[in-house]
Amino acid sequence: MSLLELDDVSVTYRIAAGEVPAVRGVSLTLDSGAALGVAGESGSGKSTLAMALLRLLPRDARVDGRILLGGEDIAAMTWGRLRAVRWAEASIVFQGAQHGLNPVRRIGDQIAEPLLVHGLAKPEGARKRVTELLEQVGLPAWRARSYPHELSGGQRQRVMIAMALACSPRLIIADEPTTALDVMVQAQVLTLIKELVAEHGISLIMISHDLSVLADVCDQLAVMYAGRVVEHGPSAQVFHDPRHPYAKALAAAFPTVGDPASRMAPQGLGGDPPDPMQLPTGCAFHPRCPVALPECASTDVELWPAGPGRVAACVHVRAKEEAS
Ligand SMILES: Nc1ncnc2c1ncn2[C@@H]1O[C@H](COP(=O)(O)OP(=O)(O)OP(=O)(O)O)[C@@H](O)[C@H]1O
Repeated sequence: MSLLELDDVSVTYRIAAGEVPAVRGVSLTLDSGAALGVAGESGSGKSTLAMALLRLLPRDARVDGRILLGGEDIAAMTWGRLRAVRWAEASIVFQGAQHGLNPVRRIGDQIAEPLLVHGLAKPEGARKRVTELLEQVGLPAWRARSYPHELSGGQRQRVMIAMALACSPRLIIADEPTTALDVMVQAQVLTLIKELVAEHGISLIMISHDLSVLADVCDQLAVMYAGRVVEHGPSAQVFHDPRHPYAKALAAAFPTVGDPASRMAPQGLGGDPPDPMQLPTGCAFHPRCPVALPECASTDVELWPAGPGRVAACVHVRAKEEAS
């Protein structure tokens, strides 16, 4: 059984001006111990999808479709069950989350908090676990007594990872965990995440706009555009031989891990991602697509097989598949 199953998941925000279809019909699965990368430009719906996984969305968001964690329907969980699931079974590390550390509490107390709140340890046991966790994320035990302002950005992000690991979850969702860090520290934190996931058999969903970072850490990659998954498959293939024109542009924009150019827009693409409230007709990517055909303005192609274990939503992929 898959650890996580998303079946036709859509998320719509209701705002004064109307409805914002932020995520549209996403179906994905994640096996135990596997790492899935979700890539896409700003506004493609990555964070919305991540928050939907643990029901962390604001009240004005409507979720359609089904999200199963360990076979359990997230939507059907009581608040009590949901609280137990967060941290203990699945935890999330947000972009720039290190800024969310409480400035007036010692690091050790903050790492211990989820353990105490979930009743997983008594104070003495929690202190031992904090030492263990700090070592796992490459920080000396004495750092437990430090305050957040006494640490660097990279060290604070390590603390956030220690907090995410505290209750030994089966799944960690990391939303742009290294974006706020400089290139060297980014590489160190990525190596840490990779090692921890492999050592502890934790499943990972990592979100980034940088395909090279995801390809380095994850086995599978899903590329999102305007709320939809437009390509999905094994990382190496999606990164080195993308099939969807948008995935191609994204891969070309991030040729190597940690490249400073990783703040660039996808290469060769003009324009910006569409406003979800004014999505183009047909394929949402067609106005920016270098190989669009006239039918792309009216037809939104489903995901088609694009090689072993791979799918892509593009007329060209469909044409190739139909011809084979
Ligand atoms: N609370 C909200 N209310 C209304 N619209 C929202 C809300 N949060 C996000 N959106 C919209 O949903 C769409 C997807 O946003 P989301 O933050 O999920 O994208 P993203 O790919 O994670 O982007 P980024 O990389 O910039 O975080 C965007 O158009 C955004 O404006």
